[in-house]
Amino acid sequence: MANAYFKVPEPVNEPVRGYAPGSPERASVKKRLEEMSNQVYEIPLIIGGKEIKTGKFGESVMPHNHKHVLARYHLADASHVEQAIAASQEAWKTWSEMPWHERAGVFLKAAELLAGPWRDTINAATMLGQAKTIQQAEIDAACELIDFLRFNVHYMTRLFEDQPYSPKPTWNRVEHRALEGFIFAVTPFNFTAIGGNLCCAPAMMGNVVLWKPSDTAVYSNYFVMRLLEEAGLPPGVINFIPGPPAEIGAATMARPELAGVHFTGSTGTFQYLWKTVGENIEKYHAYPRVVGETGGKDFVFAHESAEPVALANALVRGAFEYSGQKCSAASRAYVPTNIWPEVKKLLGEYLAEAKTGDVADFSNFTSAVIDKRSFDKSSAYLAHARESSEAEILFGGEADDSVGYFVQPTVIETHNPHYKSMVEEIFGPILTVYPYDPAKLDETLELCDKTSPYALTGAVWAKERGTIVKLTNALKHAAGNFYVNDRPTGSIVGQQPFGGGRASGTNDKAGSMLNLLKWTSVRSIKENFVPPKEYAYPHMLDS
Ligand SMILES: NC(=O)c1ccc[n+]([C@@H]2O[C@H](COP(=O)([O-])OP(=O)(O)OC[C@H]3O[C@@H](n4cnc5c(N)ncnc54)[C@H](O)[C@@H]3O)[C@@H](O)[C@H]2O)c1
Ligand SMILES: N[C@@H](CCC=O)C(=O)O
Repeated sequence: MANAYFKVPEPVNEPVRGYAPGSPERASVKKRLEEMSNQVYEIPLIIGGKEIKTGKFGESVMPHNHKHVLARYHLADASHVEQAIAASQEAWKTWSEMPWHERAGVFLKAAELLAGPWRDTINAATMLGQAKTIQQAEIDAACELIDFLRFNVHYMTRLFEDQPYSPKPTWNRVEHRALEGFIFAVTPFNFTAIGGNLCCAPAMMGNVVLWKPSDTAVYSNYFVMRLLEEAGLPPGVINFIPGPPAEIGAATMARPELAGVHFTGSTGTFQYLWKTVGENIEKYHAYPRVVGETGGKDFVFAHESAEPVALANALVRGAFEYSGQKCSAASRAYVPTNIWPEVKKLLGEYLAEAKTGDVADFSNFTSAVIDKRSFDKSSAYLAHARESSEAEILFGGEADDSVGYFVQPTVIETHNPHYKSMVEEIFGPILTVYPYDPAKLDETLELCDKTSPYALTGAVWAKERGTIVKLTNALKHAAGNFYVNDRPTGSIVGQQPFGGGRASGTNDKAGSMLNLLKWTSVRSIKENFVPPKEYAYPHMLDS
């Protein structure tokens, strides 16, 4: 084994490519989109590095053209969970003992492969399978996943560097051990990067993982799995088991080797997973770590001094990029009546230009929502607003699933701050605005704080510093990611560690040391160079 105190490369954020007309990156990704659109992949389970074909299939389709099948994926059942646990425990023996810098090398290599030869494939898969525009795929599947890999390797070394004080004649040390057992990574549809990170963060720390991807992201997540293999990930460290969520979840969480759950998705699912762990608590070899980042009802709160043009821009980007399917998306806004007419006019102008359609047409601003369930959910909110005397649809309001699951970016105005779409998470392209009297600032701030059980992201808009301080303090616990004069979306690894409180999750901040701490069990070691030879203490001596 090498004897050296290794340093990892200083991480920097992966630059976001522009894909402007005529650029080489645009031509290259368009070619890959075409190739992948013309192929139907067969996706196996990957357990212990082996492809497993079960003969029971799910389908990955294009949300923006739902008759177009991209892949047929084999479905795991409870017996494959057993196989995956056995494979992971075999891999644990060598992986958890492998020098940290060798493990780091796998993830640093994966980052470079993704930045280079794999970029088009994983971007194209995310565009086709999750209906992301090139901009949204690039910031997620390429840049954010690369950043998670590079920055987490760096944070891991900073954790290791933190060592205790050693008075003479002792030497105190702490070492970071992998958790005994396996981590269950349960991942959402909306960010390819989150799928990769929920597996890679624990694996980097020496753990082994069972990865249950979302049904609607199996396609891109499979290519991430292949990328990790290409980067040299040993068999069994991460096991890829798409399948019926309830069956896979129940079989996995019943096992004594469950060492942790790393989850991102809805609040309801997380609460179910947590309850199940609680019910099984006496079965486990150790207390499982439970980390979950969940839903939100993210707000934009404008003061009367807010600048209308920048605010309207932030509302369009913050609410409607990726059709509002970011957990961070602005879905309720509090806008004072002195600037609301101007902001409303601008919203109307921007939304009249912003097009919704196929991801292969790069002039589109956004595309379809992920599936029929999501389409129906957004449609129900639109129908409610159409019929309610408390709501008025200002822009958008149409939905059509004849080709793809298209829901137009929609702005609803309400004068009831507790109107349904001001309170509930929709996870679609619907923004509800509550215009308020600027003389009622304090009570409107309280409304904003108390209206929903969530606390994920929020943005305040104001000019004068004293006002910014007031808004920031009033909404202290209303968001784990808080923005001043910016939109509430678009956090960047290494810049704004991400996560929320209250019903939005355990706030363990993805892409930070705080998250990595969950995936390690620290051993304190005290060594005494000169142990005492006299058992008696001074107070016991004769005077
Ligand atoms: N806070 C964050 O960082 C963050 C990030 C992204 C998404 N989200 C949230 O995720 C949600 C959207 O994602 P989604 O629709 O994929 O969420 P979801 O809860 O429907 O699914 C998430 C994952 O849980 C799995 N799952 C569902 N039921 C299960 C069960 N009984 N047992 C085991 N696994 C089960 C799904 O198959 C999927 O893999 C939104 O609520 C959004 O706010 C939060
Ligand atoms: N980190 C992303 C949101 C991830 C959840 O969907 C953002 O800040 O927009």
